[in-house]
Amino acid sequence: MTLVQLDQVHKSFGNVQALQGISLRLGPGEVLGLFGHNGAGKTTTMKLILGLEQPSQGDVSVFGLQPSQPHFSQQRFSIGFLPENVAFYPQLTGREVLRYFGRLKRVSPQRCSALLDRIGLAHAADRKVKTYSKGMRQRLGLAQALLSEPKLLLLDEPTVGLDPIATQDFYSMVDELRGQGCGVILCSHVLPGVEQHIDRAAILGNGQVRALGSLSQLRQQANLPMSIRVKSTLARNQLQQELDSLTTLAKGMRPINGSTLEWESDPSNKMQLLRALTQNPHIDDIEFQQPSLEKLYRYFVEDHDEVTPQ
Ligand SMILES: Nc1ncnc2c1ncn2[C@@H]1O[C@H](COP(=O)(O)OP(=O)(O)OP(=O)(O)O)[C@@H](O)[C@H]1O
Repeated sequence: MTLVQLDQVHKSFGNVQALQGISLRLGPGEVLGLFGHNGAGKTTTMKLILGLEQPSQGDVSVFGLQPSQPHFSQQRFSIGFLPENVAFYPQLTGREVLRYFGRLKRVSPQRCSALLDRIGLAHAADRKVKTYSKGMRQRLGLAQALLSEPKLLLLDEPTVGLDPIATQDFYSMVDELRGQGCGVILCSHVLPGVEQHIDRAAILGNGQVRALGSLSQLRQQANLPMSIRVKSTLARNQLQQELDSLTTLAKGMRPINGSTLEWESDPSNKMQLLRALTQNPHIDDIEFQQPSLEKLYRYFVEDHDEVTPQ
């Protein structure tokens, strides 16, 4: 079953070609990370999925229907959306805000209270929203998105304004929803920490999909080197000499601090390097790092093609 399908979608606003032939698919219980520079087309993609905009060309299908058509209104109850800059009536309390949206989504006041508890706002539920911190407003936004137990959840920059613990809690909630079969599209500029919570990443650049796949598929496609860090009690010069023989396997040796050196190597050399390094009695620790999502993003969007920031 497919929740969302975009086939060769183009979207223009006057002379601006916001999307130029993008194709994407999302299934139940899947989290798709949608990444791209400012103006890449992420919000436009979300708006097309929500039916707030119509494609200039191509097909958008959500739950098998066109979301911009009037007969889609019933399906809207199964979609949760957290917009980028979430804003609420400042004079209302958190509970009042949620009950207001709850009535629109035909959700009981009991579910609103349960959600306030779940997102950690029960203690502030009867305070006016104008007294909330940015993170608290963001949590309320998330509660609003979860009101109708969505089958499809669209999150635009959901962790902006959240502290590290709130960010972790947020991602645990996304993991939980995924486990319950909810499909999630997550747009973010904050890449660290996202990797382990997404199944696939779509990297947009100038309205086109530059890369799409699981992180291991993107790593294979980019073929970027992995990094190897070696820690030793030896002085840096001595350690460099000891490891000189490995230069056929790893390149660009550079010191990280007094006791640690780092190189880059083709991922296929990993086991050979590991065997050689573990035989050296002066080495205390070895760390291999696959190219991070940020490095992949840079490769596909910045290094690999010219992108005009907007
Ligand atoms: N209603 C509109 N009218 C005219 N141009 C628009 C409109 N909406 C979006 N655009 C343009 O379409 C392009 C894509 O915008 P979009 O908001 O989708 O980007 P984004 O990837 O979400 O960016 P950001 O990360 O900055 O939020 C931009 O050039 C933007 O200026």
